[in-house]
Amino acid sequence: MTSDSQTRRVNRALISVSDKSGIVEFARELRAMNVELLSTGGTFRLLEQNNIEVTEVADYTGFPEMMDGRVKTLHPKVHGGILGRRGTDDAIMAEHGISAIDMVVVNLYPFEATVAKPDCSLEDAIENIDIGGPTMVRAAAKNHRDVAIVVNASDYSSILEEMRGNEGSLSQATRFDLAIKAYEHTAAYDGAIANYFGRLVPGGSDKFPRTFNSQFLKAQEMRYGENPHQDSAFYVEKAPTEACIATATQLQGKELSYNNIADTDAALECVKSFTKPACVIVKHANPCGVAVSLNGIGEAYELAFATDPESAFGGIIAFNRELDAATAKAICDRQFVEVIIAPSISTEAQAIVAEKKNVRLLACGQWDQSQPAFDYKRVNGGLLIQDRDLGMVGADDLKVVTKRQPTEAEIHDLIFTWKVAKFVKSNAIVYGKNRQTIGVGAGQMSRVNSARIAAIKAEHAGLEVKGAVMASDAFFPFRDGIDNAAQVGISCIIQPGGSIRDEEVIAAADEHGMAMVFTGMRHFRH
Ligand SMILES: NC(=O)c1ncn([C@@H]2O[C@H](COP(=O)(O)O)[C@@H](O)[C@H]2O)c1NC=O
Repeated sequence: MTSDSQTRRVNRALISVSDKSGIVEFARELRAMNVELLSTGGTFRLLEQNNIEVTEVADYTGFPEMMDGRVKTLHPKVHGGILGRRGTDDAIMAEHGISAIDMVVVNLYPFEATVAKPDCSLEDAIENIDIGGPTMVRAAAKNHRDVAIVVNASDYSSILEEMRGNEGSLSQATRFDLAIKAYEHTAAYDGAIANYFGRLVPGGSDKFPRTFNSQFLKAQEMRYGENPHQDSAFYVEKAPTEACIATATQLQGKELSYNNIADTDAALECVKSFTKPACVIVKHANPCGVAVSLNGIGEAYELAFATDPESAFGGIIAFNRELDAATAKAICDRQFVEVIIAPSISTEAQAIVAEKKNVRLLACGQWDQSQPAFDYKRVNGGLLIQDRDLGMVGADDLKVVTKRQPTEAEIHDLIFTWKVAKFVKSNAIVYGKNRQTIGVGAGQMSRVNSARIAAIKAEHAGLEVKGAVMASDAFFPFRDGIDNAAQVGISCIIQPGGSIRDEEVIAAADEHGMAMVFTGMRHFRH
């Protein structure tokens, strides 16, 4: 970082913006502080129409804009004015009639918005690669010792405020900060260009470009990572497409930890699967209790908690409806909870949770899951990228493979447990009855062991397995999983099917008088 702590007066600014929002007001205020303005064609005309005194760049350089705007500002009188080191290059600047440009205000051709249009041609995409803009942005950022670079309209007001309070000057700290923002901006811009065209070259494909360029903004640094000896930070997408952990507002409580963020994400994404009032309690990334109740989230919470009260201790609780006072009170009276998250929190509920000042309370807003997105998983030396698992079957997609058909009540429970199983680490087995989980077996290396664990958990919680349904996130490789399920009282099974021993597995279900449906879609979660 530069050690120069000097402020610099802004005497001359070059303004060249594609997105012209707020630019007239900004330019007017700069003029009020006696800043001389230079501007490119479209921006120049807009400022002039608004009676703002401004010189067109073409008049200053003596060169017209040409080639449909491909060359506007690419001229030594512009770049010398931006890059010239005050105190070092003054003589050469004077010799060539170069005026110092102290501020550059630029936003770039809208490349991402252009290529997002379904009918965007290759020619449109190419013409929307801004060349002169990033060149000025990078030059001004490099010379931030003398020049301020402004790439975000959201910075206009704070810049004006600082200049007003400092006789038209900006501090070194502000110029440095603006310079780094500028490089973040050009990095993202070039990343988007590389991603777009990287799909069209050998090694690229429609979805996966040859190199993968993405930018995340730091939201917070945590005290530590998954374990205390690991440092960690939370980076978020620039513009998340739906309400999620990254966009949630923390209303109270201790700072979110690394594990809190990961577990809250798991709970929230699971509860999003349900349209009726639902509650998901997560412990160590797995749902340990889930329930849906037509009587509201209060009852859903009671039922979810009852699945596994032991594990729910210190858990993360997510709802898909506003947190109300009665539910908040039930939670706070009963258990130690790390995080509660819901689309919104009523004022009364907030007041109740406030009595437990460490509880992290988050409001995330209402979600819309219509946008496709990617999931990333880091492995040593690489990054795995896949579509987010937004797949889900409905009752009509279920293929009954046994002699016995499931009853209507069983179908409701099959879909319910299937939705839960999608969010349980593989191998996942979920027992459920009346839209309440009654046993969850997660993360075992064999499916039959996950089933045994689900049964143990149900027994431990004093919940009756007889008449419950069972979901398995992937097919049963052997009939033993079915035999065990029958032994504990499971009456109906949902699973993807597709094993080479499906016949044997179906025969086992028939032998036990069970109903079994195939989804044709599996939901591994590692
Ligand atoms: N070619 C150039 O020399 C050049 N100089 C500035 N621009 C861009 O032209 C746009 C503003 O143009 P106008 O003021 O004509 O509406 C800005 O997005 C700016 O980044 C240029 N355009 C593209 O490269």
